[in-house]
Amino acid sequence: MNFFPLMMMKLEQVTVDYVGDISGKPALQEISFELPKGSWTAVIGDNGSGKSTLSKVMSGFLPVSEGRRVLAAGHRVYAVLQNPETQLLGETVDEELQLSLRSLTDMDARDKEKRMRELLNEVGLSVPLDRPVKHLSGGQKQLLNIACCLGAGADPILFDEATSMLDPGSRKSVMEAAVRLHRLGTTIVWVTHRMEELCFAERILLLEHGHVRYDGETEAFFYGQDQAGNYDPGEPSPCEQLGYEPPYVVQVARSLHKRGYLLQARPLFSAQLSEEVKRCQSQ
Ligand SMILES: Nc1ncnc2c1ncn2[C@@H]1O[C@H](COP(=O)(O)OP(=O)(O)OP(=O)(O)O)[C@@H](O)[C@H]1O
Repeated sequence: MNFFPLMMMKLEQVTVDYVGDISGKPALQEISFELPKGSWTAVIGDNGSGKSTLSKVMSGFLPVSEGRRVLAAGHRVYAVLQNPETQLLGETVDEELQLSLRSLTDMDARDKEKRMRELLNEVGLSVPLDRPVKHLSGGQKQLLNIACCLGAGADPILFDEATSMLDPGSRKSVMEAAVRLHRLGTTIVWVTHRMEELCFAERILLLEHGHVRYDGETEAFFYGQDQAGNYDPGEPSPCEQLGYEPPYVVQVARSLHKRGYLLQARPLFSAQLSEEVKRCQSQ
């Protein structure tokens, strides 16, 4: 089988050992996984588990000590980082977007302006093109970063704690923009500490002391099932076994399951839970 029509990235037995790390243990130890094109993978782990190191390896910023990282030909990883300030170079929104469109040398100025407005629209950022970047809020700067990724045709995009400095409203806007990009087929890697953000991912990679401790589907992470595919709500889920608190929606659903209600439902979002409750009431 040809690997790369389907896969965006592959890590094979990747180990990273920082020179001068006093812990004496590698930051990443023999990590292997593949990222399918168009997938959404979330990476979680406690402080010091190796998330930032993994992000840097995936972005190509950090060489590996052992193993290898392979990226599909013709792609490069774009990152949206925690602090949007560190990524913006232009004085105005227009300048920033122009930078992302610089490869479109055949496009005339009017079409470029139209494209820039489309990009802002696609990420839900309604500001004029001549707005100075320094007058944008943190959330708006993050949306501008995402619009630039979109303009540059970025795939994959790695969001490294991209919402951690934002208020709830801005966090929601950034999530919505990422969801739109994913629907357009972009491969997303989402590094976070926030459990509710994991629900947008199809797959969870959980790091512990530089190892992958969990690699599986999001629903299975929060709800769990045995080898035969059977579900016992009395059994702790992988999320609970690994000492993480599930999002509130999952907690509510699990407690209903334990009382014998909605046993087939596996909601991850409040809208899904309320749909399931409505369905149950109408039966
Ligand atoms: N530049 C460095 N030099 C030496 N050791 C480092 C360096 N960067 C990270 N480490 C070590 O590598 C390990 C993993 O760190 P990393 O920053 O990747 O974890 P993390 O999961 O991102 O943590 P956090 O959630 O606190 O950001 C830690 O033991 C850390 O001390």
